[in-house]
Amino acid sequence: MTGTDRRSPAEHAARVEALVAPALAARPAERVTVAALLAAAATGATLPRRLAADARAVVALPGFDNSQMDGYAVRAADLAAASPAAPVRQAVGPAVPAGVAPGPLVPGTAAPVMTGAPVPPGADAVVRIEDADPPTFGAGPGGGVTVTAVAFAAPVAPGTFVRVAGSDVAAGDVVVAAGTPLGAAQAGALAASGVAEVLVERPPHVLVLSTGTELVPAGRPLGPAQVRDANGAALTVGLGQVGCRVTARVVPDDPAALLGVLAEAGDADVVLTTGGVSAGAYEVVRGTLDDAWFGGVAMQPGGPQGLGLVTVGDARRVVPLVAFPGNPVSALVSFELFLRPVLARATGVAPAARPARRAPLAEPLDSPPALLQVRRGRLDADGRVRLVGGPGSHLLAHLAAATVLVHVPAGVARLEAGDVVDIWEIS
Ligand SMILES: Nc1nc2c(c(=O)[nH]1)N[C@H]1C(S)=C(S)[C@@H](COP(=O)(O)OP(=O)(O)OC[C@H]3O[C@@H](n4cnc5c(N)ncnc54)[C@H](O)[C@@H]3O)O[C@H]1N2
Ligand code: MOO
Repeated sequence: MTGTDRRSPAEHAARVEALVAPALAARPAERVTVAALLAAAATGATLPRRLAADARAVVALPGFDNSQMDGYAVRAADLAAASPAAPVRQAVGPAVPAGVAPGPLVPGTAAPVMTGAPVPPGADAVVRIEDADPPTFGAGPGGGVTVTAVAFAAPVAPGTFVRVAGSDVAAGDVVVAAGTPLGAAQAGALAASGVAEVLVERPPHVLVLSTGTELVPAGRPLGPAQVRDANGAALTVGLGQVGCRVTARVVPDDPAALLGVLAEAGDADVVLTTGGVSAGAYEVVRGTLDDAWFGGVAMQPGGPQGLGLVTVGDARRVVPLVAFPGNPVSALVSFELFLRPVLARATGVAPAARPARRAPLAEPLDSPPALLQVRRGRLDADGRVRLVGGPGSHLLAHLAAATVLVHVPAGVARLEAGDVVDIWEIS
């Protein structure tokens, strides 16, 4: 494969997006109870869901006219003539603590009303306790109301300190709109407005197939020449962080085994394979799923890639196939560049783009000039980028110690210390 017949990374990213995004957009929504969402959140899980349909308030917020302040509920008309020289004196009516439904206000009286308590029918304004004479309810905080008469030295405008029923949302109106990610405020608004069930976007289900006869799943003993499956673990976490459900399997380099796993994966939205795409004699992905495109992308690591459609399950659904190279750093860098953005956009759980900036290198580097090279690094306290390990795509522990991906564009053969590079923050 020469430099000229490779796709650019940007073109491959666009092709992955064009294939995967419509497939994810077509996935059905699911109905869940708000109680189930809260139970999941209480275990420490995030709520990686966007609403698939508007949620409408069952009860208005506020549900009734209530007081914004601790004070007296009054009829504004009763205080129209009040002034410091001629205060209006009123008898104190029954107190209204929060949680109590009051009777109507007797004209010419003032009802002590606490913040959040219903404004009695007939009252149309609240005077703060600080603005009344006396400026206390008598017995002190927690002691109830002992004053029996109160004077007001100023008029009050109708509506003052009254929080009107439905002023946040009316019953039947949209309380959380379709497409909104469910976070703390949304959960509170759903609970307060009496919404018991919502229609949410279903997390994309990604079937991750780590191919390679040498691979051993976690927990099994390691024989000679065998390798533990790193890609299944890495991609399970990476996909989970962008709101996907993952089924991860290790598959030997055996076409029948690969086709068997696909046949059992009827509800996968995307199939993501690692390994088996380069030039060897046992390339199970490339050899078996040969309707897909397999070729080179002008980058290192992550050069060999595959993309196409694959049939899954008995129902013979056709879903996108994204095939990454097997080297663990190649697989994860491929995920960052090609798949993570489209999945993050589809779920809304995380920003599609990693935080990017430019920073000077702390040391020189060499790069294959025909390729985008993605090196691993750390941002030093002095703001310079120090490389972590070499360019080898097997250096997974070095990637685990890195905090940034360093992008060295095609056309660059060498950079010196102090040269400025684009970096993506990955932790
Ligand atoms: N003659 C050529 N050989 C290779 C080329 C090439 O162009 N010509 N490309 C190289 C590049 S670049 C890469 S990247 C790899 C990609 O190969 P495959 O995708 O076919 O991957 P495998 O051969 O199956 O594995 C490569 C390497 O990674 C290890 N591996 C695979 N899966 C896992 C896993 N789940 N966990 C941990 N380690 C894994 C595997 O054991 C191999 O060491 O091809 C180069 N060769
Ligand atoms: O392109 Mo491979 O991914 O360098 O190791």
